[in-house]
Amino acid sequence: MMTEQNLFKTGAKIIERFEKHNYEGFFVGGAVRDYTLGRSVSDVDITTNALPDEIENLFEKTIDVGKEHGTIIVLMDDIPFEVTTYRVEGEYTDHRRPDNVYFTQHLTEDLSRRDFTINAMAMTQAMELHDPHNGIKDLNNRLINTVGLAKERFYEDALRMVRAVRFMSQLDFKLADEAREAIKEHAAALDYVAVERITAELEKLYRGINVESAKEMIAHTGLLKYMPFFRHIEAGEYVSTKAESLVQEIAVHIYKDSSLSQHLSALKLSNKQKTAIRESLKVIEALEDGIDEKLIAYRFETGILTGTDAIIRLNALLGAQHAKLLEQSIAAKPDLVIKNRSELRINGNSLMSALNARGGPWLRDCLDSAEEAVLLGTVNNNESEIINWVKSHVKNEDGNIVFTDGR
Ligand SMILES: Nc1ccn([C@@H]2O[C@H](COP(=O)(O)OP(=O)(O)OP(=O)(O)O)[C@@H](O)[C@H]2O)c(=O)n1
Repeated sequence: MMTEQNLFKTGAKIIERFEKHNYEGFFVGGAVRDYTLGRSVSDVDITTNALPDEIENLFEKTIDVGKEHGTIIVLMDDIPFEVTTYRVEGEYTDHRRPDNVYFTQHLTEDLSRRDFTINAMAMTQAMELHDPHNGIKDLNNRLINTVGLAKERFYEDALRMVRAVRFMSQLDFKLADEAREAIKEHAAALDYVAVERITAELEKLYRGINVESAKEMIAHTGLLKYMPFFRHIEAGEYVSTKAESLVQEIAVHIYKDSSLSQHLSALKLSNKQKTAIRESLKVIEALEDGIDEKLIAYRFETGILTGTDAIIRLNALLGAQHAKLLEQSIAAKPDLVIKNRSELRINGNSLMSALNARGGPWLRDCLDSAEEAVLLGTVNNNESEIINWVKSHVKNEDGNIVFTDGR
């Protein structure tokens, strides 16, 4: 595994190469913040005065991920580093390069257009800090403070208002008063931000260590009214729930008010996330219906079961017997007789030939019943025993199967 020290050491090779060719380069952004805080670092970003084409020429392995925004991935010892040419937002600039991106010659200018002081520190390859906006002071005070005027930083990119609350949750920091007031005033600007960017920040927010404080700030500043999906939830209701992931948060609210599901598409979630929400709600339904623990264990993945368990416990949903059933379902998972349909010792063809019957809707019902019987231990997972079991529960009338006894 790549240690952090190695990550910075490898990144330093990129900076050394820049310096050898009379450019400069610095570590920047979240990596410097997290390193200084003693948090684990998984990505190291570098900023430079070299232009994208020059970066491409200097390194053997590069990937153009957004040259028009000044960003190139440089692979050093097979580790990817995001290398970005110093840039500034807006019209104030020295150099205007492709499209609407403005590049500057100066590190300080680049840093002064970053969102928060704690994200606006740079570090040399020798790990010396360059901190023109006193990010260290705010790190020590555990404060999220914008670089310069909050309203200007939020005007440049309204997503930063969501990033502010994301960092509150992720780092367990307080939000500076000025930033809070600016969010109250400019929350509506969130309407112009791409939903995917908001969702990505919310995901990080819900994985943080102080989700509660971030949610309170979202409700307090009125950001809630401009958030996809969540804008349909009343502030008091929004802060009353607890969740350890975005998916859990959404599932709780839909459980409490099913009409909210019509707004789900507004969040542009991945299919995986949408499935997880649907499945969690199905688990709750199965618990309410008192379905057998083995069947619940079989039908849902462990991650869905444990996620639902968290939702139920954190929000005191359902009764004690339901929580117990879920606990038993999770415990039952490793000992199930079969893990999926393919482990069942019969299939459609073997059933048709054993019963001398044509295919039809009965077949699926028959397989479902047999699968359940095997799972519940009513019948062993053995071809002839299953066939005998099926035969004893159906009548074959000229190739038309009739169930005499369902599940
Ligand atoms: N709207 C934004 C997004 C990013 N940044 C700057 O770009 C850096 C990298 O952004 P990103 O990778 O999105 O977040 P990180 O701060 O690196 O946080 P994390 O790695 O925890 O996601 C930030 O630190 C900040 O300096 C910014 O000024 N404004």
